[in-house]
Amino acid sequence: MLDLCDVTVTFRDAARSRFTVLDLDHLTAQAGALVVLTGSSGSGKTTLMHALSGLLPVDRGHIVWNGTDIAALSEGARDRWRRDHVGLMFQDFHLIEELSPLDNVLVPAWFTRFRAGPLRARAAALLADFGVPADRRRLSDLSRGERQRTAFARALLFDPQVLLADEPTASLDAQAGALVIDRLQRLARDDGRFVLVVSHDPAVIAAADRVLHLSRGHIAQAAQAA
Ligand SMILES: Nc1ncnc2c1ncn2[C@@H]1O[C@H](COP(=O)(O)OP(=O)(O)OP(=O)(O)O)[C@@H](O)[C@H]1O
Repeated sequence: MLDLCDVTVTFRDAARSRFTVLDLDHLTAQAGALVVLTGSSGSGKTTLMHALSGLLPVDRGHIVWNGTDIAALSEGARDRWRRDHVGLMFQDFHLIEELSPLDNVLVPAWFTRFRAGPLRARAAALLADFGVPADRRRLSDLSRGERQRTAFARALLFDPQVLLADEPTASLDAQAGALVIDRLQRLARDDGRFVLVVSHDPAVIAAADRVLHLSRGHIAQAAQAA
């Protein structure tokens, strides 16, 4: 499903010189498995996730999802592709503090032809499934862990084929973390979704079907989890 080839991503430093953050030869991955990406801080995990989602343009290379090379698309076409195929859960959530939890989950509908009304029941069901109190007036009334689960619910609003999640259990206690891990596994194994998760959490790594290790922008190992 994912076929990545010769991908390089560079950024500019303060002196405007380019430095390389990702330099990947080849990576393939299939839907139906929980894939976990690990690596030390600064190794490029979030950058890779953003490149895979089409949020970040690559300097060169191919990122082919089911035959569509998103690296070859214009920015607008990449945005449309992401809207139609990807649920993205950011490390720092990117939620809107002034909106209710329910309205936060419905934010992706703003950018589609779907009206929020018919989606409200799904949004409420997702929040209930994740144990988030949907009746709070504003997101700022929620705990950090509840916000994290709100971000997960939002990523699932359109039942995406591809779920990319950056540290989805980082703010959760063991019980809430276990719930999120269970949902990630079910999405991959039962629903056949492509699920890629950046995580350092030993419980997430133990639950993985496949673990990728990123080191200084290279995939250093690609091992099956036990
Ligand atoms: N927009 C940017 N401009 C310049 N440098 C950047 C930019 N985004 C990321 N970097 C740098 O790229 C490197 C990789 O960053 P990235 O966020 O992908 O790492 P990470 O593995 O996700 O780290 P962490 O585990 O700490 O979240 C870091 O050295 C970071 O400073």
